Amino acid sequence: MRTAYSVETVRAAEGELMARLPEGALMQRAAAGLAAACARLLIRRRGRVYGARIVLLVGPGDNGGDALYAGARLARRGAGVTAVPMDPARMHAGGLAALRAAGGRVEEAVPARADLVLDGLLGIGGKGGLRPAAAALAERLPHGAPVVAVDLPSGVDADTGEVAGPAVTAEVTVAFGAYKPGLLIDPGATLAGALHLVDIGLSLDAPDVEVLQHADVARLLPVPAPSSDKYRRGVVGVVAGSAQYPGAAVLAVAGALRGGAGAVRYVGPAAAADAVLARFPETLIGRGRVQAWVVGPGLGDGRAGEVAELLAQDVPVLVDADGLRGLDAGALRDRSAPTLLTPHAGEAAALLGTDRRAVESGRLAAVRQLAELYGAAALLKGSTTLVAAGGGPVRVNPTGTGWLATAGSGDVLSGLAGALLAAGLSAADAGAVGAYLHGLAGRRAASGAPMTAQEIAQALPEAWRDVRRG
Ligand SMILES: NC(=O)C1=CN([C@@H]2O[C@H](COP(=O)(O)OP(=O)(O)OC[C@H]3O[C@@H](n4cnc5c(N)ncnc54)[C@H](O)[C@@H]3O)[C@@H](O)[C@H]2O)[C@@H](O)CC1
Ligand SMILES: Nc1ncnc2c1ncn2[C@@H]1O[C@H](COP(=O)(O)OP(=O)(O)O)[C@@H](O)[C@H]1O
Ligand SMILES: [K+]
Repeated sequence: MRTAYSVETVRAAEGELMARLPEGALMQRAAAGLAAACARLLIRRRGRVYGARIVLLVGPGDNGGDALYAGARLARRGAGVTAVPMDPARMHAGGLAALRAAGGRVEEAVPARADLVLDGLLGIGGKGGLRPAAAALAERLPHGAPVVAVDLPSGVDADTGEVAGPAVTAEVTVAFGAYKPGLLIDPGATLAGALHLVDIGLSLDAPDVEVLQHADVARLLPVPAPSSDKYRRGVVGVVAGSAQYPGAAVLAVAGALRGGAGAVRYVGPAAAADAVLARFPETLIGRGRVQAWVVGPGLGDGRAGEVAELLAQDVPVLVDADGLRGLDAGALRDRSAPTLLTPHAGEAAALLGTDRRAVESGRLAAVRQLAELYGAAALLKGSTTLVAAGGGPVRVNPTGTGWLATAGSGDVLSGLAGALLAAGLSAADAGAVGAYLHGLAGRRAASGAPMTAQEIAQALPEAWRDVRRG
């Protein structure tokens, strides 16, 4: 499990630790870890640190200070280090003195050639996108030189991953004390590249954000026991599709069958049921007992009554797509069985009474609000799918790929996550594990070329195997 902490939490932990340590000790720990990571990268690329040309982009705050002290350490190992300040009048004084003492230089223009660039423009004190002076430096990086971001790629919002203007794209980000949410959530996550954590001795409690990895997902997968029967494995009921959208029923059932349920029961119009049976003869048709319902994909208009009826039952329910229209927040909050809502940004905006742009620009806040307002687990689909529940850490899915943005892909996810609910996972776990497997299957199915939603479902068994192999 990878975890991340908000700027407020990190600053509080830093404050506590700094009060007990000599001045500057934390920055020295950070700079030592940063210099070691840079040295490893240089050795991998060119065999040694000695003789490497290193450019430091230096902002006005402590982020620039880290870069300067790390630059000094690398200069002492024989690298040629040039610092380029965002504002020559505002540079960390101690860091600058250390760099100069180690033989480093300061120049106003970014050198044309380098073996490595350290982005020390802005860290957790950065607000908004890069302002013009910083953007001008970031836009003139030496061609082909790898960029190591100091704590955070400059221009990325540490708490949300939002990028409000120009920003640095890093090959590696060396984070101090803790990952920040913006390193794990797109677009920030993509700009951050590979992540490396330097322990500076912070003590931190519950994270704000967490990311599951193979081992975490493997522990949650509902693998049948020797004594299992199909009812114990879980029966998932799918209420999806309509005369107009029969395909949604087929895709949701496909996801559910691959989701580890013992059986899938389909409830819907005859035309859709025929389409489901033609593809999946193992499907049970018509109402009956289930361990979880999936309701919504391709339902069409005017079905809110049916959705409310399912929500009145004391079984777990996943609500997606058309099922999300006109939900009664009070009724949802009163439910005692788990509920999982799986909107995309547009549906989330309608549920929150805001517009899509507001959701897109503040995805972390939006998913938390959804969970709170509806008293449910909320899975917000998109380039990094987020899952929130009960005020706990927000789960960020790391397996997504843009290839998943294909019609019907969400229908497969709802069937899959519904089957996990039926197998007994909590709503938050079903959402997070579902999104994880869905992303892996999408990568498997696409492997660099377009694929269809049906192929995502077909690749789910391979995704399970990948996860179980570790
Ligand atoms: N606080 C600590 O104990 C430690 C902090 N460390 C480093 O300190 C960093 C935070 O340092 P600071 O709080 O000084 O903040 P930063 O160095 O991130 O930046 C703050 C400065 O940048 C300017 N600025 C903000 N947004 C800008 C924008 N969009 N364009 C241009 N300029 C902008 C502000 O005016 C301010 O002067 C961390 O990210 C980390 O690198 C590490 O040394 C470890 C210890
Ligand atoms: N850029 C992207 N990167 C990764 N995953 C994406 C991206 N865009 C969409 N997705 C995923 O694709 C699926 C689309 O679902 P949805 O929006 O419900 O579409 P549909 O209704 O056509 O099935 C979701 O799982 C979503 O998270
Ligand atoms: K930075």
